[in-house]
Amino acid sequence: MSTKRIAIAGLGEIGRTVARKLAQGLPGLTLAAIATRDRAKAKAWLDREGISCPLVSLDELPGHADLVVECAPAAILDQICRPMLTAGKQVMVLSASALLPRPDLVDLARAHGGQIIVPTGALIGFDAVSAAAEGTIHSVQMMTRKPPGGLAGAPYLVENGISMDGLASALCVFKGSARDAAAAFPANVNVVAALSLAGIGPDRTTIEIWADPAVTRNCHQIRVESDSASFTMSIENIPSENPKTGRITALSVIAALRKLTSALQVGT
Ligand SMILES: NC(=O)C1=CN([C@@H]2O[C@H](COP(=O)(O)OP(=O)(O)OC[C@H]3O[C@@H](n4cnc5c(N)ncnc54)[C@H](O)[C@@H]3O)[C@@H](O)[C@H]2O)C=CC1
Ligand SMILES: O=C([O-])CC(=O)C(=O)O
Repeated sequence: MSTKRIAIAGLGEIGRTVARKLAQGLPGLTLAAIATRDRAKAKAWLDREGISCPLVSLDELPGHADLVVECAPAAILDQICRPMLTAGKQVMVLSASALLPRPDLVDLARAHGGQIIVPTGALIGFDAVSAAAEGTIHSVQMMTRKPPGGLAGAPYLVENGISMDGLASALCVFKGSARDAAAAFPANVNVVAALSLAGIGPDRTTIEIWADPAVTRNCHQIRVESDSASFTMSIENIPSENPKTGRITALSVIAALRKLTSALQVGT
């Protein structure tokens, strides 16, 4: 059986977990390359883990891989996607917030026979949302509640002088569309960007974002009304070492990678 070559762009919280799993072995998949900002640091980590893998630049990725897992800062989405998609290859995009204002990347994939895959990531239920979207969805509403440290430093908070320091009670810091939320909190609510792409798009999907000192997890609640079903889903994510990123995110990537070659696929 031929193997699919997987590369990782960004060796942070998600990238390290995915690299470790690929190195341990996923059926039909190989860890083919890693692109990272700090090669010396990456090399030291790979040596400690006993993983052997070429470290390459972003523009070398198409020569090494059939699919790149993008788990890097949102600002370099284009540098990762453009060469891969132009080469007719696949990119699994985690920085979903950065994808919303870039429909041209989807056009590029279409033009060259490439593909952008957005995994469920830190969220839940894209199977039901995309099934409902085959009918008519009336509304998708989301509420996110995070510990203040999971939101600190977001551009919207900085620009509006909203401090997370010493917050004593829950504070609603944002209410609006998924599109506006993704621009305001690009590293904090990729989840709503991805949800909007699964359902009724970034302008009709709405979100409230709360900073809540009483919670220790990244909590998301979703309410969908459609002509086939109404459903409510919620997830309480244990933050990883990166407080903005839930532990389940990397596991979602691994599950999505596993599905690429598995003989039995379960779920939409
Ligand atoms: N879709 C989803 O459900 C979720 C998406 N995310 C997003 O996924 C992305 C990755 O998240 P984490 O792994 O937690 O972030 P992280 O900050 O732990 O890791 C990002 C890594 O990218 C590296 N990097 C920086 N510049 C680079 C360059 N020019 N080339 C290659 N690598 C570079 C950094 O050194 C760092 O190691 C972020 O954009 C984050 O917002 C995070 C959680 C959930
Ligand atoms: O969407 C994100 O960027 C991360 C998030 O909310 C989570 O991990 O729960």
